[in-house]
Amino acid sequence: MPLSENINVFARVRPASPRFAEVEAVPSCVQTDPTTSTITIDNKGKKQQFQLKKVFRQNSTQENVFDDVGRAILDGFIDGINGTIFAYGQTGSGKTFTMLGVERSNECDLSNRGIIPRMVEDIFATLQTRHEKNPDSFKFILKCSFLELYNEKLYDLLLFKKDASITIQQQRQKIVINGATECEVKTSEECMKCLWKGWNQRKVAETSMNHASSRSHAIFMLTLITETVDGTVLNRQTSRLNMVDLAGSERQTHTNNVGSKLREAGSINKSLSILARVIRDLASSRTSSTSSSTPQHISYRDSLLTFLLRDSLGGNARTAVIVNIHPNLQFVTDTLSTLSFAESVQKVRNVTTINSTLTYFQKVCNTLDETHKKNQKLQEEAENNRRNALAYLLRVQQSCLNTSISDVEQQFL
Ligand SMILES: Nc1ncnc2c1ncn2[C@@H]1O[C@H](COP(=O)(O)OP(=O)(O)OP(=O)(O)O)[C@@H](O)[C@H]1O
Repeated sequence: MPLSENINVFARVRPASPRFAEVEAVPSCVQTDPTTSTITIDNKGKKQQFQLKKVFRQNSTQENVFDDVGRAILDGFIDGINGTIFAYGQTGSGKTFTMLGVERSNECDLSNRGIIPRMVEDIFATLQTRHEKNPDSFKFILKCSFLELYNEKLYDLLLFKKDASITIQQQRQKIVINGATECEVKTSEECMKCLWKGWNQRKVAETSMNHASSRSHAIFMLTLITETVDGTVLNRQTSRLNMVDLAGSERQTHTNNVGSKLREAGSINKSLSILARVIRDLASSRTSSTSSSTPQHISYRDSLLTFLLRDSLGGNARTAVIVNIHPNLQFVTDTLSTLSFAESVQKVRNVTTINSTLTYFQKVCNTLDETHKKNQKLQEEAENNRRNALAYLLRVQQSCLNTSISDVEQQFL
């Protein structure tokens, strides 16, 4: 049964950075109230309040964030519902910290590991427990891919070739990615190896293509196929989970970009501004849907980012967005723009379904097959018996009653 649900939007405020401090106390423009889930921005006396699903304060832990944001998406993913989590905010606001955590020599600092490592661990723990409880009736396959979207081009972070051509296609209501490496992973350690391999590859690309990771979008994707046998029915479920660390959303008027940097910034701005436009159109189509019967056209194809995330934005996925906030007063304009994006996103409704197909289990097919064969054999036997009886009668009649064979045939055939 399809379920209509809003995109859940969370705000996370990072600790003020001492780097920007001119005086002892860093001037902050942000006040949070977790009890009412509100965040208030004080722009030189002009206050604006935003209410979201939940607001995480500066001292919130990675565990707090994972529990509130990740769990519902994780549960759905395991039960065949697509999921997406993405982090949005200006450069340095804590998107990578939230999604990945703090990197310590190619591993995550344990207590500071972010949403992706925690999701991977919990997904494997849940799947393996289910399999151990019912080894014959529950099986799973988990595959991961890691893509980078930079200057409107997709790169495969699990492949060391630069020229991998990845294309995105829409097949009916489903987005299909062709050409991306999909690694089958059997343990959370294997999956984390892929994540780090891709993360390092992103750094290599950063140097060789002369761009900073903060200017590209990173998308870590998991595809899960589960098979559950219930009596004589085989239930096959397939779901996809996208975990996205978006490029910094800061406004370019604040930076001193020129030349290729400006073109690059234009491209990032393009994908993020199309993301914002798609969200606005989805939000407004929802409010106007009662007055108009024709559904509004949403231009997902205007950027690869929105095309790739199509299922997650107004489609078949459970989606959570974390807007990361830098509390320093000097970023107040970007903070307000981030929060106005957040307000639009939470108006968007998705329709989630469990992606499953039911088939009769082999036993039933075998039984049916056997019954069919038995029936055929019985029919053949009956036919043979009939022909034998007829031949016998013909012989008896011909010899005893001396009548013609054709008369007998007409009588019996
Ligand atoms: N909640 C937090 N607690 C502690 N440190 C944080 C927090 N959020 C961010 N930081 C630190 O702030 C710095 C910048 O954060 P991060 O790299 O995650 O920002 P970002 O939004 O991903 O930036 P970019 O867009 O440039 O990639 C890092 O050193 C990170 O460890």
